[in-house]
Amino acid sequence: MSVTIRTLQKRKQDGEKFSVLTAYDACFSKLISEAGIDAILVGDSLGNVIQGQSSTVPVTLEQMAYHTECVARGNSGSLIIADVPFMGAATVERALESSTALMQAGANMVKLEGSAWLAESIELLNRNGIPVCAHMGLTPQAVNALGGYRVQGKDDDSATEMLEAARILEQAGAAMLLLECVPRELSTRITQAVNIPVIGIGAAPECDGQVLVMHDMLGISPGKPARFVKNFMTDASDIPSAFKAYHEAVLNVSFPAEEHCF
Ligand SMILES: Nc1nc(=O)c2c([nH]1)NC[C@@H]1CN(c3ccc(C(=O)N[C@@H](CCC(=O)O)C(=O)O)cc3)CN21
Ligand SMILES: CC(C)C(=O)C(=O)O
Ligand SMILES: [Mg+2]
Repeated sequence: MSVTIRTLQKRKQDGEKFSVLTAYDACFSKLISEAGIDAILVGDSLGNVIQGQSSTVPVTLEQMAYHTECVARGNSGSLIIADVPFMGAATVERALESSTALMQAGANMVKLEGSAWLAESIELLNRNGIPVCAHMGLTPQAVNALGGYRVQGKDDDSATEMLEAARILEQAGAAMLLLECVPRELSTRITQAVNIPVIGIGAAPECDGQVLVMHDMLGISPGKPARFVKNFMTDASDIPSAFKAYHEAVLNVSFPAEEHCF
């Protein structure tokens, strides 16, 4: 049985969690979907882990479409979400163009980084049959504007603004939200405030789903891992077992723990 947006919506209603991992090629896509991971994110983090870039800014739409095709060929039943890359949603027209390319490459949903200002694009995409996940909090494509990879929504004003943006995007027809590096308490409030599924990374165990970059949870990313990363390879005998352990940990809410949150 394939996972659809309705599957994840129902999980939220039933108080059940769901798991998401990134993949960029057919081989890992197959292993991840066979391990029972609910959704695969073709993340623009491929800039970091595949291309060796120091940010996601250089990643192009053509590259995202290529990796989405590869992932779609290997997938067996997980929901495929593809990242719209840097500037791909700068205008409504561009958002439509980028999302068309990713859906035609095999995505089931697109993810756009931004905030309340995405409402117009989301409405139009939704009207044309493209479900959208809105990525809020730390939006890595804006690393140069944010002045680094930092937790977002720490003060009262920015927290209120993020909660309000979540409501606006749900109203505009967003199918899902993703919160990255958002304090646990605010993440919990947002998850409870909306009826659409909320995915967390560096957010809260109270979110409806969790995502990690595959290379991070296998412990093979270069450099110091971010606070929200757990290496699932240390207690696993092989890669498929690490994927299954992650899936179980997300579903039984043992991951993320306090030490992975802000
Ligand atoms: N391998 C990889 N994993 C990722 O999770 C990831 C990428 N690449 N590339 C794109 C973005 C960049 N991301 C990042 C990168 C660094 C931090 C980081 O170092 N965060 C600090 C928070 C500091 C604070 O307290 O404000 C941390 O300590 O975790 C967070 C997200 C998430 N994404
Ligand atoms: C870190 C996740 C949420 C992402 O956007 C990516 O992998 O590109
Ligand atoms: Mg991304």
